[in-house]
Order: sequence, then C-alpha cells, then structure tokens
Amino acid sequence: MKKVLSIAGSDCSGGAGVQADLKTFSAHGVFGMSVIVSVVAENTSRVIDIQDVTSDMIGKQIDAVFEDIEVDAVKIGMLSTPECMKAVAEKLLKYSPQNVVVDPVMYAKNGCPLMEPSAVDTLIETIIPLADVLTPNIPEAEKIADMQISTIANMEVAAKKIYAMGCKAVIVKGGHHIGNAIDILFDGDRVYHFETTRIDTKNTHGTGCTFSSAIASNLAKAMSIQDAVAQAKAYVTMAIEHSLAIGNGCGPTNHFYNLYKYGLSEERTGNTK
Ligand SMILES: Nc1ncnc2c1ncn2[C@@H]1O[C@H](COP(=O)(O)OP(=O)(O)OP(=O)(O)O)[C@@H](O)[C@H]1O
Ligand SMILES: Cc1ncc(CO)c(N)n1
Repeated sequence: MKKVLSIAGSDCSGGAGVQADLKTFSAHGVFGMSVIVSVVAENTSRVIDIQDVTSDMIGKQIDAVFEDIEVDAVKIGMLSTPECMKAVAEKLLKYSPQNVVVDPVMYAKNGCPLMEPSAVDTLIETIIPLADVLTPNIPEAEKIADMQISTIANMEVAAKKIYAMGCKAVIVKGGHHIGNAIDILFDGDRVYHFETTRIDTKNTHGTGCTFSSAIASNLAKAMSIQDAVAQAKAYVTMAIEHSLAIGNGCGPTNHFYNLYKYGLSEERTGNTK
C-alpha cells in the first residue's frame, strides 16, 4: 500500500486540515500519516484560536515518520509562522521525499487568517522551492505573486510567476472566481485548464485540503501530474456535490460518497501489500 504523509494543522471540527487529509487518503486507498504543525480551535463558522506546536516537536514528528516508514508522497498544508515553515523545510531538505504537494493555506473558507501575513516571504524562500506541486487559491496566488487576479488570463500569469519561484508545477484554483470552477495548471511547459460547472453550495470547507491530498495520493500511485490533477478535480467535485450541511457555517466535503461510489478495488489502491 502506498503511504502518504500530511504535514498540516488540526481542524477539530473535522472538515479541513489534517482531518480532511486523512479522510481523503483513506478514500484513495493509501495509508495516511500526519504531522501536526498547529492545533486550531475552529469550526464551520470561525477560527477561535491557533496554538502552534514547537519547532522541536514538529521536527521530531517528521523524524519519527521518516526513520521508520518509506513515504510515497507528502502533502503540506497550514504553516502559520516562519518558525513552522523553517522547521518543516529543514526536515524536507534532510529527507528529500518524492511527490511533495504544498497547499499554501492563508485563510479558512470563512475568511479567518491561518497564516501570519508577514510569513509570505519565508513561504516563498523556504517552502515553495520544495514543492513538486503548489496549489494556491486565488487570494493566496495574489499574495504570493503580488498581483491582482480577476480573469482567467490573470490566473495564468500568476501561475507562471509563481512557477518561477522554484516549484515544479503550480495550480491556481478557481474556487474563489465566478462562473465555472476552473483550475489552471502550469508545469513549466504548458498551461492546462481543468473545468467543471460551479456547484451552488456554501458547504466548501476543506475543499483545498481535499484537492491537494487527492493530488498527493494520486502522485503516490505514480500518476503523471496532469492525470493526478484531473482525477483529484473529479474527486473534489464529487466531494462538494455531496457536501454535508454540518454546522452553521460552511459545511465540509463528503469523502464517504467517493468511497462508496468507487469502492476499494485492487486497481484503485495500486497494490495490496
Ligand atoms: N462551488 C464549487 N463548485 C465546484 N468546484 C469548486 C467549488 N468551490 C471550489 N471548487 C473546486 O474545489 C477545489 C479547491 O478550490 P478552492 O479555491 O475552493 O480551494 P481553497 O480556497 O484553498 O479551499 P479551503 O481553503 O476551503 O480548503 C478546486 O478544484 C476548485 O475549482
Ligand atoms: C487546520 C486548517 N487547515 C486548512 C484550512 C483551510 O481550509 C483550515 N480551515 N484549517
């Protein structure tokens, strides 16, 4: 069985962060592992508080995984401060895992900040160059590329600008745009569009975590980046289509529907060892 590690924040309400990542991994038939970088007291409506785990303890969790287990892909989510970023970057440089997907989380769906605004420079310097795939949403791409994005053409320019910062591929996600949900992938060579009709729901808490974890799972199974993104897009679309009206704010994506629909065939899990 392929093994995928999430390095991210904990969402106690279960819709985003490490919890969404582990649910996505299970639905993809890969073995999920987690390094908790921050404990977030949050729900579908608001973020109450953030407690970062110490750099030392972040490092020790990463050591614990890598000294014992072969990791096929890593998904990195919320890193709230430069200290958290440096702790993660140091260990990634040490272990140089394959298939690193970075979701540069800055805000929750309800608009609450999850990253210190001043940490963008450290993100660009230490984390982005380690990413095989970077998955910013539009507000995150605006901050990283330091430009406004209001059109698909702007999304393409931002993807190319961010690619030049040293990651191997960038997907600017269109969840925050109007009209169809269009994601733009730039792999240094070509621009690809992944488009679905927009689903009319407020229950989109954790869509970005779901999407990036699905990409990491697919890369672990040796798919090309293009195929990994195409299948992750299908996965997240279904998870939004069947999203759950849990809580009073933006409800979470639904992983069980995907599980039941596809089942866990040998072909789907990659192998049965
Ligand atoms: N209403 C929607 N209908 C269809 N697809 C959507 C919708 N909202 C988001 N998506 C898709 O979900 C994926 C995640 O994009 P999004 O921009 O929502 O991420 P995000 O803002 O980082 O999510 P979060 O911060 O809540 O984890 C993308 O593939 C995007 O196109
Ligand atoms: C812990 C955590 N990570 C990521 C997100 C983004 O949705 C969130 N709301 N909470």
